[in-house]
Amino acid sequence: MDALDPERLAADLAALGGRGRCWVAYSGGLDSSALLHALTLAPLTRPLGAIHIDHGLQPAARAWRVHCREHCRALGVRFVARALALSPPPGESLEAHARAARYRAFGRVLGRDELLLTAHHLDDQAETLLLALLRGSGVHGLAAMPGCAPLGRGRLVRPLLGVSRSQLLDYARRHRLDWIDDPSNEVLCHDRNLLRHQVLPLLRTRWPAAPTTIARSAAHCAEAAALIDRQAGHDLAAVAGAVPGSLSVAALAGLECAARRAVVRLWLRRQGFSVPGRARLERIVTELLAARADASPVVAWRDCEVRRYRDGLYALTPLPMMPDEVLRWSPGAALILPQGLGELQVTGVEVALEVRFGVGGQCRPRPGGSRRSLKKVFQEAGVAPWLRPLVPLLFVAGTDRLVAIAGVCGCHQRDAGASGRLRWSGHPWGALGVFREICEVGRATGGLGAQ
Ligand SMILES: Nc1ncnc2c1ncn2[C@@H]1O[C@H](COP(=O)(O)OP(=O)(O)OP(=O)(O)O)[C@@H](O)[C@H]1O
Repeated sequence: MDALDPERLAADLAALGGRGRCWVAYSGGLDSSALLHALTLAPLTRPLGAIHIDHGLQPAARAWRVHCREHCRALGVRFVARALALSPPPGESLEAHARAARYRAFGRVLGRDELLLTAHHLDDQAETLLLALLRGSGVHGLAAMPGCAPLGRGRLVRPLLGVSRSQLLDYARRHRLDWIDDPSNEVLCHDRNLLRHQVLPLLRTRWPAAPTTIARSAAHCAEAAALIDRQAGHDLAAVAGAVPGSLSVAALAGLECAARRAVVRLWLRRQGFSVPGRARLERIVTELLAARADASPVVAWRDCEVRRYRDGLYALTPLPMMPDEVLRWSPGAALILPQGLGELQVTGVEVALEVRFGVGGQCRPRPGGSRRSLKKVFQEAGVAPWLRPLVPLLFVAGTDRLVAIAGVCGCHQRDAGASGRLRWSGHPWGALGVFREICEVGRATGGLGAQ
């Protein structure tokens, strides 16, 4: 039987259940050309399609897209192409950026119950484990690529992880396939290419089954990683903090170190953040946990900041800069805040308003109650010091009359000049449940003295 057997492919896919379209990630290279061809011969229970991503990085990119479209037409397969406009942020490699953008584009194409099939094979799996090993990864990294994982509304499936590159080449030659050779696959300054062209061939001269045995190690690591995650899932439930999505510092400190690290890794992954390297992870489970209650420690990396407030540990997308402008606001229209801080809407207020950030002052949160410093009000509302400079403070325009702290409370005072309701929506911390969506705008309390 062929290593790349259409009947077996169909059976493997049928075992996944469902009837949504099965999309091949079709670059036009040898591997995905062989996969697509084999699938056209397979008795599939799902309709077949092909997606090509045009990264626009090589002069020939347009010609590749045309090649893929023509081949799909000849095979009678539905074809979709997506062009990417890539601009990697400073510090991120073009390859990593292109890969992330590619998977985002795949994710957007996938409908509910649909599958995306990539042509990753046995040698790719061995290379992935070796790359992880050279980065010093633990079992999660050494598990390399899973055969099936969620992607967008569907799933990412790698049906060729048991098939070697030479078997794919045999298949392609036997069926006289026509594929594209991407010259960037030959460039030895890319780590993966160096492993592919020099390291693995050398290993195979001594250990001919090296790719197979290395890929087997990846499967052992995947099993170990799943067991660790299962235990970490139980621990995670036990150390959940009072605020949704946070962890309790005291409960986490009660776990032994390896369990703490496993919990933090799982906690970050479940929230869609990347897992930091060992040094940062160590700082989270030691420094952050040991910090004084009034300190504002932070451990930050590419897409995430882990911060502490009181007994809670929070994972957040990096906090925006504090807006330094005063925003004039005529009630009636919504006010779009800068830095992705969401939107304010006010009802019942007639006078012109102003929004400021990060200023001090005093507020009377309850009519007839005493005045308190903003710091005190924030403390009572449980707003962490690192969030406070980003909370919109509402003033009557051109005055120092503070009438509301968005998401927290109204400020009541005689001659407030404004009273109504303030809605703050669309800010990035909705899931934390720290801020109320609606709060009052200060109203006159009578006889208590202006602020
Ligand atoms: N431009 C593309 N359009 C559609 N599918 C692609 C494209 N590039 C790669 N793929 C899919 O991804 C598989 C792996 O490709 P490749 O080995 O070049 O990826 P990589 O850059 O190493 O990253 P990763 O392995 O994480 O996808 C291919 O077999 C193919 O199925």
